[in-house]
Amino acid sequence: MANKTFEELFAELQDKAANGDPITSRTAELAAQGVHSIGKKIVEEAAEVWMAAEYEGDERTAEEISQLLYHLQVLMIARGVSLEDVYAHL
Ligand SMILES: N=c1c2ncn([C@@H]3O[C@H](COP(=O)(O)OP(=O)(O)OP(=O)(O)O)[C@@H](O)[C@H]3O)c2ncn1[C@@H]1O[C@H](COP(=O)(O)O)[C@@H](O)[C@H]1O
Repeated sequence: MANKTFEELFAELQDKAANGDPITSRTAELAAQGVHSIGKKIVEEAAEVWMAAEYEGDERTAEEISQLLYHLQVLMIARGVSLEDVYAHL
């Protein structure tokens, strides 16, 4: 059972990036740091997805994928890329 959909998370993160407190919101903190820092987190999370998929179980793989998707959404918001912009290429 999903806690929230991809679209619901994106809407929540847009609000956090715009209005959240960097002290209490990881999203607001990352948004304040900018694309360079978020990009490095994406590379780190992508590597963790790969390692989990190759050497760990399904649960760990799914968890790492969720973290990668989260950071991709934060990067999209930092760059002003919408869900529709991405869906247009799927
Ligand atoms: N889904 C996520 C989510 N996934 C991953 N993360 C962040 O990504 C980190 C995982 O990366 P790492 O494994 O590298 O953990 P870490 O070592 O603690 O991270 P670093 O200090 O190295 O950056 C977590 O500790 C979180 O900080 C997330 N942070 C927030 N959310 C959701 O985003 C929404 C807004 O959250 P806030 O902005 O924090 O209010 C809420 O619904 C949250 O559940």
